[in-house]
Amino acid sequence: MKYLHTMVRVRDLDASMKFFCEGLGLVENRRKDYPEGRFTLVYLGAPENPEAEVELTWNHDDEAYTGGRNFGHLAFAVDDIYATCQHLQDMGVTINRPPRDGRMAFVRSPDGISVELLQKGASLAPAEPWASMGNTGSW
Ligand SMILES: C[C@@H](O)C(=O)SC[C@H](NC(=O)CC[C@H](N)C(=O)O)C(=O)NCC(=O)O
Ligand code: NI
Repeated sequence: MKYLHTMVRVRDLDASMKFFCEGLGLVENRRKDYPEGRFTLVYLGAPENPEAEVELTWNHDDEAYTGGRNFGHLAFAVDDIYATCQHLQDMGVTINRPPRDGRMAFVRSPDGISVELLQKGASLAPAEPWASMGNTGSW
């Protein structure tokens, strides 16, 4: 058994590429257009393990995606969680769960896909009950 990818549907491919690549540092491995199916698939990977991919599915005919409560988040380990969150915030991304503990933060993609950021080397134990939500601008 080999893990391949997690697929998320995105409504604005450019905005999602900016978030996942410029914001989080993922790299495009490949993409394929399916004009007959009116969709595009873009496979992104992290530099350290590019084979574990995020598959962005962009349906050319826009639709609102609802439900999916069973989906939790995508998780990435970062070198410096404060610097990563500051970079994302400078790009206009809301830091939904700031890295007050220096260990864990949560942000959301343009489509509301939850993304967990974990400081490399930090404990992966579940976080204590979340501190109040909201982006105070400082942590
Ligand atoms: C190539 C492989 O990695 C795929 O995931 S293709 C799976 C296929 N995707 C699509 O048809 C994309 C367009 C479609 N309108 C959609 O939004 O899924 C597929 O079977 N998708 C169905 C699914 O539930 O994933
Ligand atoms: Ni797939």
